[in-house]
Amino acid sequence: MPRLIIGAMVRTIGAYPSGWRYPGAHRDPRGDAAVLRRTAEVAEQAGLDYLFFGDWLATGHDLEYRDPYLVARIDPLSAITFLAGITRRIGLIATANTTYSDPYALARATASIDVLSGGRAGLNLVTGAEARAAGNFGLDFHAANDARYDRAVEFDQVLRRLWDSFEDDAIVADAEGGVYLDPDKLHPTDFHGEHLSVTGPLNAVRPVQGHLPIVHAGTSPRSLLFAAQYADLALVAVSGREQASAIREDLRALAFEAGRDDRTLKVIAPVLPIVGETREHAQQIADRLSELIQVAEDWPDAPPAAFPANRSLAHLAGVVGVDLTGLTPDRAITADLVAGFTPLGQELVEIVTERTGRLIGGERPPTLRHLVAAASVSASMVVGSAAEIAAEFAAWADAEAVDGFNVLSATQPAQFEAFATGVVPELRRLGVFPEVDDEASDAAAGRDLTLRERLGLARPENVHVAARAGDFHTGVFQA
Ligand SMILES: Cc1cc2nc3c(=O)[nH]c(=O)nc-3n(C[C@H](O)[C@H](O)[C@H](O)COP(=O)(O)O)c2cc1C
Repeated sequence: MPRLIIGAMVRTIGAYPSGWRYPGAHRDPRGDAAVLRRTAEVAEQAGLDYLFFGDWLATGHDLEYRDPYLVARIDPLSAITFLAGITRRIGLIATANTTYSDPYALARATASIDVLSGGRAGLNLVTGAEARAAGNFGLDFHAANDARYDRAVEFDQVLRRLWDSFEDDAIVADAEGGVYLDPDKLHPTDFHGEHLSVTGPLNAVRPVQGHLPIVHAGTSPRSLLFAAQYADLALVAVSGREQASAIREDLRALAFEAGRDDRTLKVIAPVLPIVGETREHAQQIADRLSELIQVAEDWPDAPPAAFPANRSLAHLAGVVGVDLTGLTPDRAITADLVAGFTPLGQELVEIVTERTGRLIGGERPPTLRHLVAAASVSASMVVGSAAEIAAEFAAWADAEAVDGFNVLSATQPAQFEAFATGVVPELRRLGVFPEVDDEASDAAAGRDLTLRERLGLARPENVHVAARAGDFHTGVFQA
């Protein structure tokens, strides 16, 4: 069975919308340093491949209910810089937004972090879905999908070109001879495209990994094409195994069409496991998380204006096709009520039963709040014991549905630690994840592996070296 790539998608206050309310959970971002430190320690001990940090370039009261982690969080480059100094082996991936970032500044920061971390940095390039970001970067509007991706394509090219400014041996540092730099091995960037123009060269040495591994996350057709053409890891949103298989096949076909070895594109799915000592225990945790979800009808008058529309009984009524007027969120669901539900509504009831163990007509029947929670939390969840969750991951690996998972934790630190110390050993037992010492270090070279090496990706050759070898033409780059 192929080896899974397993990374943690770090959300310091938890990835489930009500995770921060869970007893004992970390909830104040002013204390993030301690949680990041602890997460990194546990992740490194477990041998995870990387820690992944998403990003969001604006904030507002509405996010409190939609996704509280977006309200205020550590900047991802700062997070991985901090972690580079206190970890040794684990990969560190930060998200950057190509619509608003400056490529020179980003190439410089990321090349620096790659050097500081010994080749463990990675970069998730996204084009952004938050329109308010425009105002924060001096722009009048958030560009449309096509324009964002046109800029993203240039961004990827210019980043690589900047990282190739110095050939690997450009700094001679010959103290005796008094020669510091071989000027023939320092190259201008000279990128002049429609969206970006950079002269270069970059004032940072070439990253240890040559180019940082590039992740791309998105959902639109342009996003899939971008991932297929330029990314090493495609982070996709999937609702289940079959959809993942289909997307992976599509992405690999697109990569092949783009002239790539399609095996170099790894498809990664986000997943939110709820880990318990037994399945019943995991269901109790999922149940409590659902009960901590606020819905619009919890406010006696009206919810805050920023409250998301889909977190309400009114919205649920549309999904299940039954008038819920006058019912309270904690009203138990009865067989009579469900009889009138749409197939989608009935499916929601089944999802709630699977996640929480609550049965209609049982001692603790599901409530309308459980249904709102299931309908409004889009993350793909697996609820069970460590062995059950590992078996589910292995089934995905066996079906070649994904190359790996970005694991979200509902609460920090408890659910992350339950995954790292419980599920990861089970994945090893099933043979889908390597032993720490087998993959984390290169004994022959006497050093730890770079993130690229861990992910099974080759180190890209410098474009200027390739040109000298006659592989292809270089010179002034016109996008
Ligand atoms: C699993 C996943 C995680 C993502 N994480 C982020 C993120 O942290 N920050 C961000 O700006 N965009 C993120 N995105 C991408 C945005 O959703 C994307 O930029 C936006 O949807 C616009 O691109 P699209 O229309 O091509 O999907 C993520 C996408 C997926 C599928």
